[in-house]
Amino acid sequence: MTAAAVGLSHSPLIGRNDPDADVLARVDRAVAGAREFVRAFDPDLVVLYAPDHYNGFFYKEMPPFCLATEAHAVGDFGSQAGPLSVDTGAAKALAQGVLDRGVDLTVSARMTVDHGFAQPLEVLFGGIDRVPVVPVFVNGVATPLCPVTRIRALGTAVGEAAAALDRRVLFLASGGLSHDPPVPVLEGAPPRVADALIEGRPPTPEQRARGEQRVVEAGREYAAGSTAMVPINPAWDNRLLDHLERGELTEFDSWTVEWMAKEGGGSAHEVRAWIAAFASLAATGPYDMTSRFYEAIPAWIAGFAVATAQGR
Ligand SMILES: O=C(O)CCc1cccc(O)c1O
Ligand SMILES: [Fe+2]
Repeated sequence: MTAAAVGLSHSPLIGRNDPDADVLARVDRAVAGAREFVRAFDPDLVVLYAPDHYNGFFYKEMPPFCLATEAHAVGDFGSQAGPLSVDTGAAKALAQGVLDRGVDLTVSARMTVDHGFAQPLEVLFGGIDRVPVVPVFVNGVATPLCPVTRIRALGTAVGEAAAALDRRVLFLASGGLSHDPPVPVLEGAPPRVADALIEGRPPTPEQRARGEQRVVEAGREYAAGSTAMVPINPAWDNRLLDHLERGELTEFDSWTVEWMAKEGGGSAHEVRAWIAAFASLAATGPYDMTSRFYEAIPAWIAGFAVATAQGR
C-alpha cells in the first residue's frame, strides 16, 4: 500500500479578513506546495479527518468520532454545499476494519458536514466532489472529549484497515492548531443557545448570517490585539508539529483536554484531526515529513499550518 498525509488548517475567514500581503504570499506558496504534493501522489482514496462546528453534530447525541458512508455539506461561510464524493464501499470496509480492531466507531449513513470538511477538499482538489473520500468526523469542540489516546487508536485502526484496501490513500487532516474562535459552549449557555446546541435545528439564513458575522468581527478584533480570546500559541503549535515530524505520536497520550485548552484555546482540540491522520499514516509504515509550514494568523483566528508527509 502507498500512503501519504497532509495536514491543512482551515478558517472560514480566509478571503474575508486577510493578513498582510507578505503573510498571504507565504501561505499561498505553502498551500500550492501541498496541492503539488497531492497531485504528484495522485491518491485514489482520501480519508478526511475534520471537526464540526455545530452544523452536523449536536448534543442530542455527540460521538467522539464518526465515519460517514454518505455526506452532505451545508455551505456555511460560503463553502461549497452539496454531496461529497464519498466512496461508500471503501467507507464500509474501513468502518468494519476499525470495529474489528476494537475501536467503538460510530457510523453515519448521511453525515452533515461544514467548512471543516469542505474547505480542504476545495483548496486541494477544487471541489467537494472531485476525489473518492471517506469523511471521518473528529469532535474538536464539544466537551466532554475522549482522551487523545483514543484518537490515536482510531487513527491507527483506520490506517491498518486502509492498508488492507490496496489503494493509494491520502490521510488528510483539517484543523486549526491553537485558536479560540467564538464557538458556543453548552456549559452555562442560556436556554435558547443550549437548546440549539442540543437539538440542532437548521438556522434560518438570517441566523446563519448573524453567527458568521460574529466570527468575522472576532477575527478583526483578534488581529487588532483583542485579548478576549486565548492567544495563538506558536511554541505549542510547533511542539505539536515537531512530534508529528519525528513520529513521536505516543507523546500526545499525556496531553490532557484541560491542558490543551489552556495552551491553545477552546478549538485547539481540532489538532485531534492531525493526530488521527498521522497515526493512520504511521500505521502503514515509517514516514517522512516532506514539508512543514506554520504561521500564527490572528485575522483568520488560526495557528495556521500546512504539512505533507510520505510513507517511505
Ligand atoms: O464555525 C464556527 O463557528 C467557527 C469558525 C472558525 C473560525 C476560525 C477558525 C476555525 O477553525 C473555525 O472553524
Ligand atoms: Fe474549525
